[in-house]
Amino acid sequence: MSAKNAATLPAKGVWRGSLRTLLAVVMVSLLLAVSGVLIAIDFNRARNAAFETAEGHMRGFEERLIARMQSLSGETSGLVNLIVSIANSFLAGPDERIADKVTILRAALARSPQIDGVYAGYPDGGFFHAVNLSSTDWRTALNAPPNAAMAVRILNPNDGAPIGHILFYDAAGKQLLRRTVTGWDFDPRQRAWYRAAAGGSGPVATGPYSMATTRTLGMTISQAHKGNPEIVVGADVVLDHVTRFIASERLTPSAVAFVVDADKRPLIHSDRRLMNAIAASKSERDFDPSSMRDPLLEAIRAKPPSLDSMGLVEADGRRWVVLGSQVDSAILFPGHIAVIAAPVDELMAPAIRGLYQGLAISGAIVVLAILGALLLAHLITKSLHQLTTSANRLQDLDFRTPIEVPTRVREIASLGGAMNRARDAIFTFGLYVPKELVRKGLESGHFGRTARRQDVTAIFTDIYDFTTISERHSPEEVVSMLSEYFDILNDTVSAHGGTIIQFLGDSIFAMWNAPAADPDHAENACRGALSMRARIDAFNEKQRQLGLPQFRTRFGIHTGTAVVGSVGASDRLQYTAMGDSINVASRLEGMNKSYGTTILASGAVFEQCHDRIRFRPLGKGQAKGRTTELDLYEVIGVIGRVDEREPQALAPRPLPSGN
Ligand SMILES: Nc1ncnc2c1ncn2[C@@H]1O[C@H](COP(=O)(O)OP(=O)(O)OP(=O)(O)O)[C@@H](O)[C@H]1O
Ligand SMILES: [Mg+2]
Repeated sequence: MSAKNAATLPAKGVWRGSLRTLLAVVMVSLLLAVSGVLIAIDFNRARNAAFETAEGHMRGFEERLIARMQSLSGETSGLVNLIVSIANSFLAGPDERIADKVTILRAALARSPQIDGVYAGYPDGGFFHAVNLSSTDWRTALNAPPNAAMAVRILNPNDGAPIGHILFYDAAGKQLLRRTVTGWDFDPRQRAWYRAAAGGSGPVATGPYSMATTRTLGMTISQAHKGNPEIVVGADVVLDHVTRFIASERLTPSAVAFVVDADKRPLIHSDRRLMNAIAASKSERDFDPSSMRDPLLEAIRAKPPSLDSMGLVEADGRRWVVLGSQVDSAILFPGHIAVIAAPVDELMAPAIRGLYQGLAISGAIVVLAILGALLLAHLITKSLHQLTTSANRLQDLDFRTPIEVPTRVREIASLGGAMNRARDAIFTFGLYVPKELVRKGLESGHFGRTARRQDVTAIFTDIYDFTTISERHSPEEVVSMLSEYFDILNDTVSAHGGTIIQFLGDSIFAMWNAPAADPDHAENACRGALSMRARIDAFNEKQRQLGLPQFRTRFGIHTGTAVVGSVGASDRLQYTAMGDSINVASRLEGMNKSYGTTILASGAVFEQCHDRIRFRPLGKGQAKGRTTELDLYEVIGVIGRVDEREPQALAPRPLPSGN
């Protein structure tokens, strides 16, 4: 692998993508990690908060439900107990002391809308029943007058021919209407509430059952009168009050609340459909709750949660949070359990919404981060690309363009400054070393002492009587003229694919086919020499006009094998070529003096390109220090062109690609 390639590939195991991608990947990864952790923490917090909130709501709701049930039970049993204890008016028959009974009951019923009615059953089958007409069921059942607030139903056994009446009262207790009822077939002594309490002392609860008249589901608290244990006072509690309460508060859209009795049979349910099923079932002797086919109810009955602690049950393909609490010491609901259940997915909905919001916000942040990373990376990589372009220009030994890297990143700015200093250093260095040589060294990666045998074409030039010129002009003038002159030679040699290897006083040593390969090196060397001669003619014409000396120049060209490479001390190398072929080119340059020629080439050069370059044969000649003779040729011009003496730069044959 060449040094150039090795220098561009990153070391193994590091990032191989662009910086822009790297920055984006790093920033996005960091943001994803951070936002992921934050979202997870936030979601966890939100979930815990959701559960805590749910638990708080459920407990609060449960407490209110139980308090409602307890007050229901307490108020009802309290009222019954009051009547049996002090209301002697109830010791009188059903149609006696009615006004006293109405006075006691009117306020009580107005105060406790959940009490559907209060009544007394007599051992002779008589019956007194005060009804709260806030219930539409009763209004309809009794066909109550519009402003009636309370109705009193009286059944007088009348020695086997029972007579019934209904009296309607307004809210102030004024009697509005008295209606006789016939055919009323009702015997309180057959009712469960009577049988359960008659002869006893304490309150008893019966039910739930569908009320005889309104068919609504209710329960009864009844108690024997202290003055006559065969007279039983009872009060009906319509459970609809509890159902409406538990249906009024929905923790979540699908949350449910219900009450099961000590045998885990549902008594009250927030779901109206199930409540109707419960009500309908109360007339059945052995009601089987599973007939309600409610998966949640079944799941909770199968795995009742421990009381007062949050439990989880699976039902209907959902997970439910369940809280069950004992209703406690209520006469009406002994051993009953109030259960609240809410689906986890709904409880978690706020947390999940928060999660999605968090994900959306994080997504937006990640997108912004990507854009920011790309922008940042663009800012950085743009500068780095500019630096890379500058470095490539340096690698191509193009020192003309200063390295300007507009950047806000201090490190990059200092890198640009360092590269500018390196550019200046290399530029200075480049003044002393043929660019092509450095280029080839970069490509081949061979910089140390290297030497190899190959064919090359060498040109040596020399200025006539430069010593005399130097004698007649100040060193500053000589250097200035020589610099301009060498610029001409250097540009022209490079333009024809050659490389000036050395400047030797007033002469140069240029080479073709090394360090840059060139299959037409002999031809291009001749073209280069012709072009240099043309441009030196123009230079000399200018010198003449300025009254300055002319740099008449001799060229010697030879092609052959030489050892080419870097020689010298380990820290001070000189790239050059050595061998007989190079000496011949140098001798040919000097032999121009005796042949009166300008560009003298060897037979080897002629052999390489006599079909493209015009030569004038000069016969054989002996170079100083050599034993063998050389075939000598003057290089006249390019075949197919007018005389080359006209000052025109010859367009070099395009070098083969790959140089
Ligand atoms: N290899 C070299 N390295 C450095 N300077 C050199 C080298 N060869 C010659 N010079 C210098 O270049 C100048 C010209 O030398 P050169 O031998 O070309 O004589 P000249 O006056 O130009 O006559 P001629 O017409 O023979 O070239 C001299 O001042 C000489 O010191
Ligand atoms: Mg000279």
